[in-house]
Amino acid sequence: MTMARDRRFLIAGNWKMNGLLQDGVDLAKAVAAGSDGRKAELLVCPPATLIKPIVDAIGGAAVAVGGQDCHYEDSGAFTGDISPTMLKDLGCGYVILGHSERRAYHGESDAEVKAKAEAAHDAGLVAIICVGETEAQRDANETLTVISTQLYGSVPEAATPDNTVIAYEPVWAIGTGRTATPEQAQDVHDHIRTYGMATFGPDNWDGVRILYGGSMKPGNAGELLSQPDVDGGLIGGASLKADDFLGIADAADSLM
Ligand SMILES: O=C[C@H](O)COP(=O)(O)O
Repeated sequence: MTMARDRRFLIAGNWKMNGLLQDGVDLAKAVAAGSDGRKAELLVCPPATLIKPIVDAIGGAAVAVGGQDCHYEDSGAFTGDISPTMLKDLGCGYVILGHSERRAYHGESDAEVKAKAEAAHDAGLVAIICVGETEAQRDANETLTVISTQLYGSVPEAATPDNTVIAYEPVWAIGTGRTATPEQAQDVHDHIRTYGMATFGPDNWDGVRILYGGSMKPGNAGELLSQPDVDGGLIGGASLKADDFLGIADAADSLM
């Protein structure tokens, strides 16, 4: 499948549980200062506590803001949770859902991720739905089966390029310094697109952006983003340094 550059690169930073108020504002301002004239779309996903000050710090710069999770209900007795409408209300355009850390530490199931994605869509957010295999699953040659199962269970039938992004994050590559080879990433991304087209509709899925996540850095971003079905990155550690994050965006820009 090769219409990758018809799909605009999305360079997304997942800050995870990092950053106090001033750190976050400083980082967001540095990213915003490097956003002028970009071809790639930039997105930062700070902890929920920082969303509002970061939306304010970014101001009119071309950097979108997203949440790292949301509930599948819009309001109610769910202590500690945040609804998609609350994210939208603060100025978010995106929300990451089903990250492997949520699946592992909070027991999130595919069905729960799907319900959250539907709620996100209803609130007008783009859902970034994460999938990925563990090292044991890869070693057992189960990668593509695991990915298909996660997609089938987690992605709403009504997913379109306008409301959904898929992030392929091999669990063994997250925060480990080990990165999927460009070929490994492309194989899975091609599978995601092929599976999505077969399951949810060819018209929709040719345009759905599929991000790679797992130890992406400025030094390896170019070769990963050169793959035809790699449409951007979901970046953890390297998104906490503006120079590294913008260096990945530079690599994307040079390919568009
Ligand atoms: O959401 C981001 C991923 O978990 C990747 O994290 P990482 O870049 O630190 O490996």
